[in-house]
Amino acid sequence: MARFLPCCGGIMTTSDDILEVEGLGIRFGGLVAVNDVSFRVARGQVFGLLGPNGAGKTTLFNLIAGALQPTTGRIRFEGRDVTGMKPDRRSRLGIARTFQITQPFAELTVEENVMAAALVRHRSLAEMRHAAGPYVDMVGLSHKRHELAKSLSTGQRKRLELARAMATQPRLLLLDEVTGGVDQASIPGLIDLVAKLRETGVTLILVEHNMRVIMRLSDRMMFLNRGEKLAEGPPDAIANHPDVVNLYLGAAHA
Ligand SMILES: Nc1ncnc2c1ncn2[C@@H]1O[C@H](COP(=O)(O)OP(=O)(O)OP(=O)(O)O)[C@@H](O)[C@H]1O
Repeated sequence: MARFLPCCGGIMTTSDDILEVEGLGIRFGGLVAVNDVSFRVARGQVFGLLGPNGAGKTTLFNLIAGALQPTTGRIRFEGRDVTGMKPDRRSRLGIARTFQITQPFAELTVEENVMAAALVRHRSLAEMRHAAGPYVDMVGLSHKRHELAKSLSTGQRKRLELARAMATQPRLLLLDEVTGGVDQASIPGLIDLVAKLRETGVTLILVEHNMRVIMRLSDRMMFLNRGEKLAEGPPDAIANHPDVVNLYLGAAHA
């Protein structure tokens, strides 16, 4: 079903798929890191991306966010071809991402870090501060608002990373291993937080190695191996797919 959305200074039609990826590929010299990958992500859904180390998950994020340009294929966001667009332009259109290794400004406070991200949408310091507040609260860092980012634990840095991404007011958010590297005790809180983000209406694509976490959060999943898409479907179907069992879950099922 097509509908009209105010976007980018004009009115444009879009389907219910917020993201359409067609035949996407990238080579690094002789290595084909992503090979002819096509998929669509429905607006408002959580789309989980699964695959062993080196499968091409982060590279796919880099392609969608615009940090890398594909060798082949197209990317459409809300019906608009964004292939070739710079990352800052995609950010203004509504695509945000987080990183596996968080990258806050260590010498700025939590609030200042979120204010810096809000710069995408606001110009004055007062506006940025006003915009940042709710995101600091949303991720549960109100009590750390005036602490330097370098003083945060890994779990808290992940929360800050989420606040920074949300402060750009994305409609599509790419989350790279939110629970990666955090202690077991912090994982349930981060899962709840991702579920809370989803309730805001933002569409999420998750890269996550923790099978329990990705199964719990995703509406739909895609399995990549050596840059190729081998399976896509609902979480239960992916968990039982022969390629996923053989190539990813093998050790756990042995
Ligand atoms: N800038 C680059 N230059 C050369 N090779 C690269 C580059 N970025 C990624 N690669 C290679 O592309 C392949 C895919 O890497 P990528 O980081 O996307 O995998 P991944 O699925 O995210 O892995 P992990 O789960 O370990 O993070 C790997 O073989 C990697 O070494």
